[in-house]
Amino acid sequence: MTAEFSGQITLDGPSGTGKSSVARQVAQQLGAHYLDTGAMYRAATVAVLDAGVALDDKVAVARAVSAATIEVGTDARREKVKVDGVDVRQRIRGAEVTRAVSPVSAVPAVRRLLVARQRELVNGADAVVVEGRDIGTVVLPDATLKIYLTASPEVRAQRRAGQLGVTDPDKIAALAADLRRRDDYDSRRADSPLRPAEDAVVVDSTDLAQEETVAKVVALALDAVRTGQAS
Ligand SMILES: Nc1ncnc2c1ncn2[C@@H]1O[C@H](COP(=O)(O)OP(=O)(O)OP(=O)(O)O)[C@@H](O)[C@H]1O
Ligand SMILES: Nc1ccn([C@@H]2O[C@H](COP(=O)(O)O)[C@@H](O)[C@H]2O)c(=O)n1
Repeated sequence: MTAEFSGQITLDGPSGTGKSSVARQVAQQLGAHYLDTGAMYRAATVAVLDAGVALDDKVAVARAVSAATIEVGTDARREKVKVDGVDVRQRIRGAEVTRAVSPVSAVPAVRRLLVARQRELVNGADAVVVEGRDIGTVVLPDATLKIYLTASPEVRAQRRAGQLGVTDPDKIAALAADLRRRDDYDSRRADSPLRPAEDAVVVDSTDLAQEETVAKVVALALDAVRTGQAS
């Protein structure tokens, strides 16, 4: 563990580029807190699905999210995601939630609620790594270091397949289509679309092993602190 880092690191990028895996490891190496904001939008989606409201009814969607108690931890070594006291760590990664999460997260009132929670969760921390889609652009615009993580669509689909143990080419093609669909939705929404912050460092992990990606981000973070650079 390195204790030299203090500040905020944001990690944004399209689906399946390795944000969660990389952000968690970077946080562990730097002794920092870690916040997975995608898990918060997924937990909000659980609340919406359980309330049984139509995904295109923005008022009802926002009401369902606001009525739920969503708890997400910031310990990089222990994942905590609860909705109304129930552990939903597994459920939020399932197909039902993954299909519904982009429409839910495009609702401005939902974003207002969760962005406020995200800032509350990280603003007291000495060192924190936060990953998502709009962290560098909206949630923490004054972060110490902003990373925008990319990888080719083919590599991302292969990695997701590896994560899920999928080998059937048709199923891999379906995973690729799902990544594309989510990226399109997240990039085209009016409120806080997925895009790199102007001052983000773009890291393309297509040809990097995960440990190399982590090492690159850690080096950039230590460099940002040494040079006193506020991005
Ligand atoms: N060079 C690399 N950099 C990052 N992740 C990699 C790399 N090589 C392989 N992976 C793997 O890619 C998979 C996808 O990573 P992860 O789930 O962290 O992505 P993500 O961007 O958080 O996805 P999503 O936005 O859909 O939640 C993981 O199994 C991870 O271990
Ligand atoms: N800052 C964020 C983070 C996530 N989203 C939405 O949640 C979906 C799930 O995110 P994962 O990182 O867990 O895959 C994502 O597709 C976005 O719709 C967001 O809007 N803003």
